[in-house]
Amino acid sequence: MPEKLTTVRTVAGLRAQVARWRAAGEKVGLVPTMGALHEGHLSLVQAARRRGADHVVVSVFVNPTQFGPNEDFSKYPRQEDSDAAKLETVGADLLYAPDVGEMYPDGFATTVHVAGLTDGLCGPLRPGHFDGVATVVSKLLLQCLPDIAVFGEKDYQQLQVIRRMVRDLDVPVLIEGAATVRDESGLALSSRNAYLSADQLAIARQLNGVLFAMAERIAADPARCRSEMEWGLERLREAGFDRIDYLAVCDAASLEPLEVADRPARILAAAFIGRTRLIDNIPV
Ligand SMILES: Nc1ncnc2c1ncn2[C@@H]1O[C@H](COP(=O)(O)OP(=O)(O)OP(=O)(O)O)[C@@H](O)[C@H]1O
Ligand SMILES: CC(C)(CO)[C@@H](O)C(=O)[O-]
Ligand code: BAL
Repeated sequence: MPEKLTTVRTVAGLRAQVARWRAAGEKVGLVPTMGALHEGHLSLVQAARRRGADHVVVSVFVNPTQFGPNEDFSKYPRQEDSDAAKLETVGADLLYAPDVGEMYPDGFATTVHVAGLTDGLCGPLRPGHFDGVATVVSKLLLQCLPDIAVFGEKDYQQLQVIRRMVRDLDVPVLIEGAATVRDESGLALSSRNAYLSADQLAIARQLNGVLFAMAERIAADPARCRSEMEWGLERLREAGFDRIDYLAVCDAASLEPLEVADRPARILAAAFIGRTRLIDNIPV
C-alpha cells in the first residue's frame, strides 16, 4: 500500500524521512518543481517510479534566485493544497516545501555556474537564471540525496545544464529526462499557461505546430535549417506572438546552433504572448 503524502518544510525533516527509506533498502526519487502542478509534473512522479524509485519526493519551491527583476516571481501561482491533492492521486510519498529562509539562510554566498551550455538560448535572455537553477538544484540534490531525479524535456536547456552540473560535480544521482506532456492541441503543459486569456491560448496552441512542421521538413532535408528558421519565425509572427526570443535548430547535446542537421538535433523556441513567456522544443 502506498503511504499517505506527508509534507516537510525543513532539510532535517526531509533527511529523516529519506534515512528511514534508505535503512529499509528502498530507492528514492526526487522531482523538483515550482508548484502549480499539472499533468506534466505528475508524469515525472510516474516516471520516477517506472525508473525504479520505491518512494518519490516532490519539492515545491518557487526559487527567487532564478527569476530576473522584471520577471513573474511575485505573481507565480502558489497553491500548495491543490498541489498536495494532485500528488496524492499519483502516489507521491513526500512533499518537500521549504521556505526561502530554509533554502537561503542569512549569509548564503554560493553560486553554481555551468559555463558554455548557458551561453545561448535562454541564458543571455534571462541573465542569472541558470545560475539560480543550478544552485537550487544542487542544494535540492544534496538535501535529499536521491537515487534518481527526474526533469522534464519541456525545459530542455535546463535538463542539459543539470546533467552537466551533476557530471562535473560528481553528484551521486541518476538524472532522467521525461517527455513533454501536451494538451489535445499539442500545447506543452506549463504552469504559466494559466496566465493566458482564451485569445492568447489560441495563439499559444500554434507554437508546437510550427515546430513539428519545421522538424518534418528538416528531417527530409537536413541542410534546410536556416530557411526553415526563417519560415518558422514568419509563421510565429503571423500567429500573433508579440516577441520571439529565439527559434533555433541546435545540436541536441551541446546546444550549439546548427546550419545542417546532420546529427541528433533539437528545435527550441521561446516567445512572448503579452507578458507571458512560453518555451517549447522537439527533436529532429
Ligand atoms: N508539460 C510538461 N511535461 C513534462 N514535464 C514538464 C512539463 N512542464 C514542466 N515540466 C517539468 O516539471 C519540472 C518543474 O517545472 P516547473 O515547476 O517550472 O513547471 P512548468 O510548468 O514548466 O512551469 P513554468 O510555467 O514556470 O515553466 C521541470 O523538470 C519541468 O521541465
Ligand atoms: C528545476 C526547478 C524546480 C528549479 O527551481 C525549476 O527550474 C523548474 O521548475 O523547472
Ligand atoms: N520551468 C523553468 C523554471 C523557470 O522558468 O523559471
